[in-house]
Amino acid sequence: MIKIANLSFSYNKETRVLSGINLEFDRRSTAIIGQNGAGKTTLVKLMKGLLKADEGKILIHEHDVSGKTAAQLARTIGLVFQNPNDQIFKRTVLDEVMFGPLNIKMDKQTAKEKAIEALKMVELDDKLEMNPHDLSLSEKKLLCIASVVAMDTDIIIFDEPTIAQDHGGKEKIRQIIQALKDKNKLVMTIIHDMDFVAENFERTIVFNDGQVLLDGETRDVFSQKELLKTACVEAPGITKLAERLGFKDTVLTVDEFINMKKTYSPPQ
Ligand SMILES: Nc1ncnc2c1ncn2[C@@H]1O[C@H](COP(=O)(O)OP(=O)(O)OP(=O)(O)O)[C@@H](O)[C@H]1O
Repeated sequence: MIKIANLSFSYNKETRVLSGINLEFDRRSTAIIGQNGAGKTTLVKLMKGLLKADEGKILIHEHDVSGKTAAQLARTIGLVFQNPNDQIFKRTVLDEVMFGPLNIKMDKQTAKEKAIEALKMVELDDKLEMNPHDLSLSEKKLLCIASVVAMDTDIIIFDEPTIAQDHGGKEKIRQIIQALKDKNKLVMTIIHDMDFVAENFERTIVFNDGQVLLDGETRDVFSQKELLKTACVEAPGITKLAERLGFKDTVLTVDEFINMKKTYSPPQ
C-alpha cells in the first residue's frame, strides 16, 4: 500500500532528521516507536505530504506522494495529530467532524452521515451542538479521531492517541482501532505506550536517530532486548516480568502470561 524508498529529510542544513529509510506497509496494523526526536512524526508528515523529502520516494497505492495535491492525499491518508488544539477550529462538534468530509467534496448528506457514524464510534454523538473547546482533553482527542475517521480514508495514522486517556479512554481507542482494522484499513500509530503496542499492533517499527533499527512482528521486536536498549525503548511491563521469571517465550499480554504460567515450571 505504501512504499518508501531511500527517503531522507532535514529541516535545516545542520541536522539530517531521516536518512535512507526503506519501508513497505501492507494492511498489518503498525506501531512506530522510538525515543523523542527519533524522526517518527517527521516520517508521517512526509507520508501525508505536509513536508517534502530531500531525497527518495514515497508511493501510496503506486502513486508518488510528491505528485499529489493535498486534497488527493486527504482522500487516501488521514492523520490524527498529537495535540488536538492543532486540529480543532469549528464552533460545534458536528461541524468540526463534517469539515474534513466536506473539504474532500463529499455531498452534505453523506458528510453528515459519516460524521455522525464516526461520533457514535467515539461516543460523542450526544454532544453534536457543543463547542469543541468545552470538551475535556480526552474528549477533544476523541473528537479529532472522529474527524479523521469520518473521511473514510484507506490509511489512518494516529500520533500518540493514548496520551491524556484514562483506562476507559484507552479502551475506547482500542475498540476504534479494532473497528478500523475490521474495515480492512491500514492503521498506524506513533506511540510511547508499549503495553498498548503489545496488545494492539501486529507489526512494530523501531526508529533510532532517524533510521529504522528494528522492523517486524511485534513479538519478534520485543524479543530483541539488546537492540531495544540501543534505541532506549523498554519492553512492555508484562514482557519484562515474564522474562525475569524465566519464561522462554516472549509474552505480550496479561492473558498470554496467565496461560503460559499454567504450564511454567520455574528454573531450579
Ligand atoms: N519544524 C521543525 N523545525 C526544525 N526541527 C524540527 C522540526 N520538527 C521537528 N524537528 C526536529 O526533528 C527531529 C525529529 O523530530 P520528530 O518530531 O520527527 O521526532 P519524534 O520521533 O516524532 O519525536 P517525539 O516522540 O518527541 O514526538 C527532532 O530533533 C526535532 O527537534
